[in-house]
Order: sequence, then C-alpha cells, then structure tokens
Amino acid sequence: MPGYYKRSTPIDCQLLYTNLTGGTNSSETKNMDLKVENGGAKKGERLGWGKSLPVPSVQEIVRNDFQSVPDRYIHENKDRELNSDNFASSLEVPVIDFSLLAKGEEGEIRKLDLACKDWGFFQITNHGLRDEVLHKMKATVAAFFELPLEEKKKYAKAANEIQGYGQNFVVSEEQKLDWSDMIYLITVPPERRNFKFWPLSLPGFKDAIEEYSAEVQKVAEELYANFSVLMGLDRDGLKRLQGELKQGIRMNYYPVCSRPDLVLGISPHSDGSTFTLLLQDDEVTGLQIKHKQVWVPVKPIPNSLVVNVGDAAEIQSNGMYKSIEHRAITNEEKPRISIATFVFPDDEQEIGPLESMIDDSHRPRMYRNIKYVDYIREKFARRMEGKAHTDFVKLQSA
Ligand SMILES: O=C(O)CCC(=O)C(=O)O
Ligand SMILES: [Fe+2]
Repeated sequence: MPGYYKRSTPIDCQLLYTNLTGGTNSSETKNMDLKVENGGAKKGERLGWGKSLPVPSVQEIVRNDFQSVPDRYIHENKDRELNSDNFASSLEVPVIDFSLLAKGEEGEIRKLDLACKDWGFFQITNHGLRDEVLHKMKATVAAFFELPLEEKKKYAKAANEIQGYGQNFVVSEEQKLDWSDMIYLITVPPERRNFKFWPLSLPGFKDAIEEYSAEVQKVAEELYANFSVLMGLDRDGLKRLQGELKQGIRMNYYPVCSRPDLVLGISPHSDGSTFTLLLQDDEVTGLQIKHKQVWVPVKPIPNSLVVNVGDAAEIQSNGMYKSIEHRAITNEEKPRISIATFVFPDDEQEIGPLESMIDDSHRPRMYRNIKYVDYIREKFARRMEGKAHTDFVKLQSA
C-alpha cells in the first residue's frame, strides 16, 4: 500500500508502562502469578482480574505524526468491514424515558423489556443526572487525556492490573491493536478504589468522578430493580440473590486517524458487566452495534446515556436479554471521548440463569453457573473478539 501509511516513529519511549514480567498465555493469566514486583499483587492481597501487555499511546503516535498508521493497528478486512449501509444507518436504538420507568409506568417497563430482547441497547433520557455533572465529567476526562504523556504515565497500569492508564485485552505481541487509549478505575464500593491510579493532582478530577459515579449508580440501581421485576422477581430480588452492584469506569480516548477505514477505535466485543451506561460525545458518532448482522451507528442524543445489557445479565436472564457485540470507529476530523460505566456483581458471587428464567420445555438452561471472578478473568485473558469469550459458559442447548 505505497504512500498510504507510514511506519510510526520509534515508539519504545512511548510505551505506557514497562514493568511487564512473565508470560501472557491464558492459563498463566488465570493463575494470576504473584511474581510481579512492581505494582503487582503482594502475598495475601486480593488477586486481580487480569493483565495486558504494554502498548504505545495512540494519542502520542498521532501527536508526533498525524499521517502515521503503524501496521499493528491495521485490522483484517473482515474485522473492520463497514457493512453499515443506508438502511443500517437509518435504524435507531430504542429511547427510554427513565423518569417514567422510575415512576413505574407499565408502558415504559414493557419498552425496556423489548429493548433488552430485540436490541440489547437503548438510550435513556430524563435520567436525573444534571447537565452540569455530565459536563464536568466530560471536561475532566478531556483534561486528563490532554496532560503530557509523562504525567499520564504516573497512573499507568501495572503489568498484572487492569486499572490505570493504558490499554487492556492485549495478550500477544502479534495481536492487532485498537486506535484508542483508556484509563480504567474501579469506583464502587469506595473501599476498592485504588488511588494509585487516580490523577489526584489534576484539579477537579476526583470530585467529578465521585459525583458522576454516585449519580450514575442511582440510575443503575433503578434499572437493576426494573430488570429484577422483568425477570419475575420483586424489585429487590436481584439484589438479594446477586448482591449489590459494583462499579468501574472506563474512559476512552479515540484520537483522529488519517485512515479510519483501516483501523478500529475499539474491536467488536460484548461487555462483561451486568449492564453498562455510556456517556458519549454529543457531536461525534463512533459507537456501532451489531443488530441483525449489520453495524448500526448509535447516534448521540445530547445529555442522554446509552445503556447496554452485559454478559452477566444475559446469563442471568438465561439468554432472554442480549449482550450485543459493539465496536467504535474513528474519523479524520475530531477525536472522541466516551465514558463507559460498568456495573457488575461481586467477585465471589456465583452468576447463572435465574430459576424464573428457566423453562425446560421452552427455554432450557443455556449457561452454567460460574463465580463472577472466574468469568471476568476469562474475559480479560483474551483479546476482544466479539462474543468468543462467552462460549465457555454456554451449555449445549445454547
Ligand atoms: O466508545 C464507545 O462508544 C464504546 C466503548 C465501549 O464499548 C467500552 O468501553 O466497552
Ligand atoms: Fe463495550
């Protein structure tokens, strides 16, 4: 492909972290070795969810040379196909009025049920998060990514951690990389916050995250209560059976790209969460979801949140609700930021299809039970590859 893309400038100095030790195959990752010295788990400490190889900052690659698209970012044709035709582009994911849901309006609850069955994705309006909270959150995330690389590297992921600045799901040196940088932080329960990865010297960052995290958790809990009712339990049923929702926030930065047709902002995947609430850029469309085999763009509705069913809810609902594959694409004109809040069960919680969702003649059990931490470690031990990471919990009937 002469002339289209150049090899990047030397990137060793841009690696987001360097304290990598040990191998990266999935069995090793699952065993979570305790050998890692720098930033790793110490004896007796809670073990992590996984690890990921160090990668360069894409934002820095673009800062150095806008034209550069290194080979490692050029995805196979089949993975980046843009079969998002006019028809797909005209489709819209359902929109739910959250205030009606919170009032218990039957019609809106039915809409939620259908949205989770047919789409696995919907947007919510009137969610109660003040515009000011959303703006502060977006501004603080933008300010973080604008910091010099040297500063951001202070919050870099450790080798066997998934929290911090860098990238996750990179498990081999050969694997194609995505055109994005991210910082991931566990936010709920507060005692699981690891401030080592929080840019506390950035004015306003901690306040903005804490305020947003608390507000978005309220929305998540109301949705959880609704899911509970839809799955045949009372409003607190899921919480009683599966415990309180934990929370992590993944902030994604997608730099502009001179060849958006060659790269992916984030590879097709489904989320390992119970569900995810995404705050996306109001102006730049990037998220696409796989709906009936075509990629449908999720056009931003200003100040709304995009919600999707995660793998844990798909499993609990015995496949009734779908954790849909999605991806993000990039563009030449504008960088894009998205903020994904994942809510999920406790590590020690066993997840599996609820009794109320199993019906031997019509909907036999589709997934086996599994401890959540074992599920999520399997996800983090692999590259993002659609729904391949969910196969190991599927039963024959699935
Ligand atoms: O940026 C987006 O729209 C999608 C982000 C996403 O899917 C994720 O962080 O899991
Ligand atoms: Fe996602």
